[in-house]
Amino acid sequence: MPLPLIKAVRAYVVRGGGADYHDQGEGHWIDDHIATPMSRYPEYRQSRQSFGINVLGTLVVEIEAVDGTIGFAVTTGGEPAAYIVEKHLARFLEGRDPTEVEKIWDQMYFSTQYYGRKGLVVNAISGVDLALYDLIGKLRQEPVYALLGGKVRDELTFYATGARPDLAKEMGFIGGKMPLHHGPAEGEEGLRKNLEELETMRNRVGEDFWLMFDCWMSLDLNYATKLAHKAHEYGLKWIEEALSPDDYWGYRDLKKNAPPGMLVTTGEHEATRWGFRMLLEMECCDIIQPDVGWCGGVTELIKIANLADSKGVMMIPHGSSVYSYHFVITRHNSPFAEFLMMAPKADEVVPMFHPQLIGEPVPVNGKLKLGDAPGFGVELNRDVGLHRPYPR
Ligand SMILES: C[C@H](O)[C@H](O)[C@@H](O)[C@@H](O)C(=O)O
Ligand SMILES: [Mg+2]
Repeated sequence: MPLPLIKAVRAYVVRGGGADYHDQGEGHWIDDHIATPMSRYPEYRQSRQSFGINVLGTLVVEIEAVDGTIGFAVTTGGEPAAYIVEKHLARFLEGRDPTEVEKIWDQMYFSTQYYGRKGLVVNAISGVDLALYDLIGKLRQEPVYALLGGKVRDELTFYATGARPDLAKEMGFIGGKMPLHHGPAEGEEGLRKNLEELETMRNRVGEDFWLMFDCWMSLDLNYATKLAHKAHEYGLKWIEEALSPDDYWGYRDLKKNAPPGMLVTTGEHEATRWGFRMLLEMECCDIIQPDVGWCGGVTELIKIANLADSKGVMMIPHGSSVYSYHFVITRHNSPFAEFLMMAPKADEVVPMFHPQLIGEPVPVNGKLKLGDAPGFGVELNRDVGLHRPYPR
C-alpha cells in the first residue's frame, strides 16, 4: 500500500538548549572548564561557548505529506543546515514516496559529497532522514522501533553523563560518565586534578558503579595513555573520545596500550558507514558511539550498527533522546544507552532535548519502557520560537 507522497519539506532554526544541548545558560555543568582541543588557548579554557560550541543552534526538519501528516526531527545545525535542507536536499524529497529512504539518502549524500561527507552537511541529511522515519511511522501508525525490526528487550537501561555520577547512582543509572576538566596544556597539575576528581567519585560510588571519562577530543596519545593507566587504579571503565576523530592511528595505538580491561570508545563526531568502517577495521575502539542526528540518520546507522555487530563491537549511540532510544531497543549489540543530564547541576532527570519535544520520555530509576506511539512518539513544541530562515 503506497503512502501519501511528500508535499513539502521545511527547515526551521531554534535557539536555547534542545538538540543543540550545549546551548545552555550560565553556570551549567556542561560548560564548566571542560577539556577540549581549544584548551591549549587559555582564553578558551573555562567555557566551550567562548569558542562557539553552541554557535549553530537546533535544526528542525518538517516533512509534510499530501494528506497533511507531518513528520519532524531535531538535530544540531541551525541556519547553515537549514540552508542545505531548503536549497539542496528538499529537491530529493518533494513529490516522492516517503518510503524511498534508501534512494533519498543516496541522492542526498552523493549530491552533497563534493562539499559534505561529514559534519554539518551530514547533520542536515540526518535531520531529514529522522524526519522521514517519523513521517513513515505516523503514516503507518507504528513506532519507529517497529519499522526497524522490533524490540529485542523490554526496556532500555541507561548510564548518565554529567558532573555528578554520585547522584546518578542514587537515581538508578548503571554508570556515570564524567567530563574531563583538564587537558595536556595544564600539565602534571591538571592530570593530578583529573585523577583527584575520579578518586573522589570512586570513593562516593563504591567499587562496582561504572565510572568513565569523556575527553571530548582534547588529548594527545601520550597524555591519554598515561591518564588511562593512572585512572585504571580507580576502576575507570572507559576512556571516551580521547583524541581527534581523524587520528585513527592514535586510537589504534591507544587501544593497544590501554590497561587490560579498560575500554576505549569513540565515534560521536564520526559519520557514515565509511568513517565507522575505518574505526572498526583499524581496531580503534571497543565501543563505537555514533550520534544518529550527526552520523547520517537511521538509514545510515543501520549500516554502521551492522558493521559493528559483524565484528562483535558494541554500538552505544551518543545520547540523542528518542532518536537513539528507538534504535538501541532494536539492536542486540546495543545493550545500554546514554542519557545526558541536562539539569544545570546534573542533580535531576530532565528531558534531554527540553523544551523542544512534547512527550519526550525520560529514564525512571535508570530504565525506560518505550511506548507504542507512532513515529518517534513525540510532537514538536511550536512555542519554542521556530524561525524559517529560507522559506520557499
Ligand atoms: C560531556 C561531554 O563533554 C559532551 O558535552 C557530551 O555531549 C558528549 O561527549 C557525550 O558523550 O555525551
Ligand atoms: Mg562523548
